[in-house]
Amino acid sequence: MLIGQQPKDFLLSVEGLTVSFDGFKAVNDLSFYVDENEIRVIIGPNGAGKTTVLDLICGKTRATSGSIHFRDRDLTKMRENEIVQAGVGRKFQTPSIYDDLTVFENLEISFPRGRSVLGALTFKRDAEVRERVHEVAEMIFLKDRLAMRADLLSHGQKQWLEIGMLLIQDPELLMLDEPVAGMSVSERVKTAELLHRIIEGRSVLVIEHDMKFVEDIAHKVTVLHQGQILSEGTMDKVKNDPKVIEVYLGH
Ligand SMILES: Nc1ncnc2c1ncn2[C@@H]1O[C@H](COP(=O)(O)OP(=O)(O)OP(=O)(O)O)[C@@H](O)[C@H]1O
Repeated sequence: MLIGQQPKDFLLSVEGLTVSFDGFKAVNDLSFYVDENEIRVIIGPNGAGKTTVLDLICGKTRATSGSIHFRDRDLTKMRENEIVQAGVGRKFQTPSIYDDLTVFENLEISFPRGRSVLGALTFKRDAEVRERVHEVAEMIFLKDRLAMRADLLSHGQKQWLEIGMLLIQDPELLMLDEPVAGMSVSERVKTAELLHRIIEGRSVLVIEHDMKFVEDIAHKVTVLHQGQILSEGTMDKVKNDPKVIEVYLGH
C-alpha cells in the first residue's frame, strides 16, 4: 500500500447533505469532516442551518439527499434510537433533567441498560454504575452535589448535569447546541475546561454564538451561511476571513 493514498479515517463524514423544506434548502449540498478527538464548532448567522445540521445528524430530520457517515455507517439510513445506540449523543438548548431526582439519580438512570455481560450479578452491575456515576460527577464539577435535588442546581450546573447524562452513555460523538447560553463567565470557563477533558475517546460538535468561548474550545470552526460553508479552518483563519466578517462577525 502506498502511504498518502488511503482515505483518512474521519469519525464523521458529511457529504453533499441537503434538506429542503417546501423547496427551501435549509442545508444545501453541505460537506464537512470531523476527526477523532476533535472539537468542531459551527457558527453562523441566525437561520444559517446550524440546528438543522444537528437535527439531520441525530435523525430528527430526514435528509433530502447526501450522506452522513459515522465511521462506516450512514446515519441518514438509521432511526433516531439506532443513532443514539451507535454512539451519537445530542444535547438540546433547554436542559432536560429530572428536577425532582438527585444528581446521582439523574446520572444513574442515564446509564445504558443491558451493557453488562448477560447474567452478570446485580450487585456487580450496581457497583459498576456507582463507580461510573462518581467518575462522571467529578468530571462535570458536581461530585459534592450528588445528593442534591436537580432543581436546586444553578443554571450552569443543570447544563453540566445534562452533559453528564450524555457522557455516562459514553458517546463517540457528542453534539451540543449553545452549551454556555445563560452561563456566568466562570461557568463558561469551566465548561471550556470540561469539553477539553471529555474529548479523550470522542469528538464534540458544538453550535455556539459566544466568540470568546469558541476561541477557547474550537480546534476547527465551520462557518455556515444559507445552508452552505462560507469558511472553514482555525478560529484565527475564519475570524480574519473578509467573507465571515461581512456576513457574521461584523454585526
Ligand atoms: N422543519 C422546518 N420546516 C421549515 N423550515 C425550517 C424547518 N427547520 C428549519 N427551517 C428553516 O431552515 C432555516 C435554518 O434554520 P436553523 O434553525 O437550522 O438555523 P440556525 O442556523 O440554527 O439559526 P439560529 O442561530 O437562529 O438557531 C431557517 O430559515 C428555518 O426557518
